[in-house]
Amino acid sequence: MVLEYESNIDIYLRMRPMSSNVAAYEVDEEAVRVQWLMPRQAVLGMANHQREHYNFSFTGIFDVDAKQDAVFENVAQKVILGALDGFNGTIFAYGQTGSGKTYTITGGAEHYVDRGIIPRAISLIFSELGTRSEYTYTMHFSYLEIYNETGYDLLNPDHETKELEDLPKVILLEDDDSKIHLRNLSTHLATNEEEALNLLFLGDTNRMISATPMNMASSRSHCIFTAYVEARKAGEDTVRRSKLHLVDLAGSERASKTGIDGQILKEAKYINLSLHFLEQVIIALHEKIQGKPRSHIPYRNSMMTSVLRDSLGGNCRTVMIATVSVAQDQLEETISTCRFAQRVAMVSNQVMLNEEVDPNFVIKRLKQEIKDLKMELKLLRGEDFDREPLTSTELNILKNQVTTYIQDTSPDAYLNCEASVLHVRAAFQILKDLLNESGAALHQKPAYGCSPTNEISSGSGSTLPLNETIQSLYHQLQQRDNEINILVSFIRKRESVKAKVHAFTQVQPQNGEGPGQIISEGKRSTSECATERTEGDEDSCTSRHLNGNMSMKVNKSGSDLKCPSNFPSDQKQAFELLPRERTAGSLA
Ligand SMILES: Nc1ncnc2c1ncn2[C@@H]1O[C@H](COP(=O)(O)OP(=O)(O)OP(=O)(O)O)[C@@H](O)[C@H]1O
Repeated sequence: MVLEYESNIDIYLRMRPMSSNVAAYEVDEEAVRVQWLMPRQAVLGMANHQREHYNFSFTGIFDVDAKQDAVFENVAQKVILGALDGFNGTIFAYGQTGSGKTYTITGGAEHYVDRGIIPRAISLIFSELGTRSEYTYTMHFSYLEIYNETGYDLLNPDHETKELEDLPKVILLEDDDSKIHLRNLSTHLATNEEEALNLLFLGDTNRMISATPMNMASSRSHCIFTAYVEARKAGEDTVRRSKLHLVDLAGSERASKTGIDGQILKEAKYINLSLHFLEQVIIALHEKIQGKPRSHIPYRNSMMTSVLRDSLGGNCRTVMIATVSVAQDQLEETISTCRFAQRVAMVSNQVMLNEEVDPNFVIKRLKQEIKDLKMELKLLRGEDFDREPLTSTELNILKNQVTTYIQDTSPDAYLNCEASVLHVRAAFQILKDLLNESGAALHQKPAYGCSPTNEISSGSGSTLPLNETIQSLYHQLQQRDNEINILVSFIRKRESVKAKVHAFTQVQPQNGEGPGQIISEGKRSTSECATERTEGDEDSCTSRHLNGNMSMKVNKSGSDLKCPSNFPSDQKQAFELLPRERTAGSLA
């Protein structure tokens, strides 16, 4: 695995379908380029000398008919898997109000197939964790909303009962290493997909929404859903900690266009201001890459750029989805979004594996080692032998320790008890009692005399290796199967033979001979004998050995029957019916 690499921010374009008033545009799939046609007369009442064609390149383009699963697989999957490997990841949607940011990041509410990147990411994370058994993963989630430059915890349980102003504000703190910490933003452990989805739904319910003239269900806040991944390999002191930010930014359109005032105008100003600061950060990073002397990147100007500091020019694999409308009257905003994306694409990040030695694990391990060594020393000095038997309290503690040990399925499970001979003996006794209680009695020989050494008792009392015994049982099973087949088909055939016998009795003996004879040949046992009907020969039936050529034939012309001399008595009886029935002149 590459531990560190440079990566520009990938930019994807997603177009929201419109039923009418669609702008003229062309997508060049090979060059991954879009061309927008802006007719000159589009700028109302003004003579203009604007260009008519606007071309923009992207990492990938999703035209109006692109489905959610395609967007997820192409844009999000690699970032999410990277986060599980220990690399930070950010996916953010940027675009004007109503262009499909929330649809892309969270998804549509009506159909399951419409679910967006966050619920799909949760599914992928937990299904992937099931396949990564060498690591122990711990997943926490948080959901931050930035509204009017103030942060709110969307997973705060007081959201339902309190006004927004009364909720604790999320506060930014910066440490000496310029790392950002968020006070009052809760993180929640989720051990499975359902728990994580419940957190998402809770956050979405709490999300601040307010209607604007432009979009009745518009959200004018930035929302950041974050997954905190912690991965630890059994027996190692290192830990990988990475973050995955899934970001739904507020609408990027200019306030003047939306025709809003009052509170909503205030919101729009804040939104525009924070998106303006986002642009400033991008421009500063761009200039830095071009070698222009610029020491300061203005992250601190807004809460959103502070929180996403690592995602923009830092240690993170970042992907931007520029969402645009294809409506003719939105073309200006669409082109503005595409322009912004081009600048973002120039930003280069330094992606690193976030692995570090965890001092807590080292301390824990060293403490345990000291404890074990002390116990060993005690045992070697013989200090253990002259002590009193374990008290009932000690036994209870030990029982709890053994139970905890049994229930801990992690590869690090450790029986944390005192290492004395008395404790070890008592621990084994407790283990035995627990097994007996649960009905898994070790001392009983299970079916087929299976012993813990992988040997199976044969009927004669001697033991066979497991493989041989399985082979032998399999062979026996096959033999029984064959015998059953023979018997079933014999029963069927008997009915058929009766019919044939009946036909035979209808044929007059020729040259004064008696009825048909039974001719014997070959030697086979019942179990080897199989019966089959000869296709397409209505008047004949053949009973033959699996390996031999014994046959019995009844036909109108020859009217003879053949069977082996040792043909088992019950089968032979069927053929013996023949003279008797003939004599009697009737068939049963
Ligand atoms: N690709 C798409 N396919 C089908 N419907 C879409 C698509 N994109 C968006 N929509 C629909 O368009 C409407 C607006 O989308 P959405 O709410 O995601 O916009 P937005 O950019 O998040 O807006 P805001 O900035 O107000 O949050 C929704 O009804 C959504 O279902």
